Amino acid sequence: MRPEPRTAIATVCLSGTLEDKLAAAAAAGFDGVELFENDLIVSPSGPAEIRKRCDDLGLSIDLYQPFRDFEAVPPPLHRANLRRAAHKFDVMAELGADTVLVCSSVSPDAIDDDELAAEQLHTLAESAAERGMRIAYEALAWGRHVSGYEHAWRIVRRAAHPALGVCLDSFHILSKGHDPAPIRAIPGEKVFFLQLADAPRLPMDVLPWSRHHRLFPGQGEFDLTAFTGHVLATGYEGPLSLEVFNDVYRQSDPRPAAVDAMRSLLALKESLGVLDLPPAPRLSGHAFAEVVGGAGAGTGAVLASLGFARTGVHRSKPVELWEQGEARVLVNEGGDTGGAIGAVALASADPARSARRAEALLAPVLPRTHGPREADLAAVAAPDGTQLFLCGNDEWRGDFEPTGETTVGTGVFGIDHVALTQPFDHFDEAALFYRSVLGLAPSPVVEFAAPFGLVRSRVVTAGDVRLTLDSALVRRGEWAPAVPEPQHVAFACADAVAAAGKMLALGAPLLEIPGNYYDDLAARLDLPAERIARLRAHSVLHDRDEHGEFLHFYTALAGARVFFEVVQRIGGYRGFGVVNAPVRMAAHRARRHPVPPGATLA
Ligand SMILES: O=C(O)c1ccc(O)c(O)c1
Ligand SMILES: [Mg+2]
Repeated sequence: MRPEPRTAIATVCLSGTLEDKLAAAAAAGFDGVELFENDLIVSPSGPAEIRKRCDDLGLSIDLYQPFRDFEAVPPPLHRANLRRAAHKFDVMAELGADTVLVCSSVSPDAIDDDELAAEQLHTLAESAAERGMRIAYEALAWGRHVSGYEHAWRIVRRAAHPALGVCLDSFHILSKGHDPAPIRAIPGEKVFFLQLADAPRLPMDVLPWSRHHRLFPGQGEFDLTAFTGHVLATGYEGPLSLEVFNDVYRQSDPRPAAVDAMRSLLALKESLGVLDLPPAPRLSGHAFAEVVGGAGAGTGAVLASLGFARTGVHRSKPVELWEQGEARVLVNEGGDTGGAIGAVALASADPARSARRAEALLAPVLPRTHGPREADLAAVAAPDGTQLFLCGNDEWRGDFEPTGETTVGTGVFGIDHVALTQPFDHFDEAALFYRSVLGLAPSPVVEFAAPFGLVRSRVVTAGDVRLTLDSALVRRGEWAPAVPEPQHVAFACADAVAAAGKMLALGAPLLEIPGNYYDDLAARLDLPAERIARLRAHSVLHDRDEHGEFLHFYTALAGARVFFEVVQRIGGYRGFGVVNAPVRMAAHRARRHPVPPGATLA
């Protein structure tokens, strides 16, 4: 195995003052930082004090940046630029930083002349070398004349100075669709710095894309493993350094953000084969979902009306076990959520290894209070606070005193998926968390228009484990419902229309779907009229993909933030009926705030 590279993070990735950022980076285990000039300028501490602070925290200052608009300018401007640089070198000397990033010029004063650019960079490198410093030249994707790394490398080669090398930034290279493979032809000692950022593929201008939408590796759509592999193949021995300009992270608590950032590098190193982590064990399904604070909200009664039996009561806690087939829901009276999904338990082929991997990837391990007879389940906190239990199939059952209660049931045979509505600020973090920690594969991100705003949606799956992560893009004003979008547990059945009929007979509070929906369905799809009539009569929704069909229906809220869904997958359908989510949201709203006929909305 190759040596494990050092890690660094640019201060621009994190929110707060420089002091906040350094503390967060150190606490998350980074070896060094890229110090952004603006963070230095606003700090009450002088460069020497910042150096001391970094020393105390065990952080090196691996890069000072950015130095802009230097190369290929007329002589008077060149002289002024060298004077400007001399001041920066003074600051760097005090900081103990030996490498400065010079990004390609965006200035209208710059001339399209590689010879001149090389000559001026040579002069700059010479004055850096006199101070024992180095220049890392980076092609900004929107540079005026230099916007590709191969061009930057040609200039660096032409300048031929030992104190001049390139800075490779994955965003600038991959956002332009440039092939990263030729990086391998650059000698490793001429790669002075490596900056890593992922991003979603967005059809927009590179500059705003870069300044707002960069993500940590593994959160976006770039192949950072291949990219970084090319760079390491050169013999590059510097740090893997994160440089992520992102609107959410700029406003988030820097401490968990730095942990999230570090998790992205741990996962990247694993994928590069330079770090060994306990491999993610196979997950075979949902062992149970737990609704917390649901007793007063009548969660148990709703489950009873869906054909579930209360099969057990916990030996030491106010928790009931409700079951039908392999679908298991714990209803926990504790907590003050008024009913929300507090925990999801996933059946792991090796729960202890799942827990070791989670810990190695910095997932917060939760303390478990358990009595003498209670199973010691490994639990970690997901980014939104949901507890994730990693368990074998049955060891947790011993915690419950069997009640002997049974029902004939309604055809539910298991949990199909759990919908964990995400706070928007945790959306990208969550996908990386589930992928790296649990080995779940994220689907592409889709967006749909819902009554109270646009919703971004993605699914993470492995075998029969399916979690959907939906998130409202922005939350503004007083109009949208004050409660966060509710979460839900979706149960699998083999005949949705039959199940709905049985559940209605048991008094289940199923959500009524408006007639407009079925009229539209008839217009959109070539379904037999009597089939649509049956769906309409039972308020069952319909979707199809290239693999099959999907029938599903919902309950009203069964707690402040939770409801249930029943789904039938036909012929290998892979989706989740996202197209119907807006109908469901409006129907939930109508149920909570019925508008009498003839009344106007207040
Ligand atoms: O957005 C910028 O200006 C900017 C500055 C420095 C960098 O290293 C970079 O990648 C982008
Ligand atoms: Mg950069």
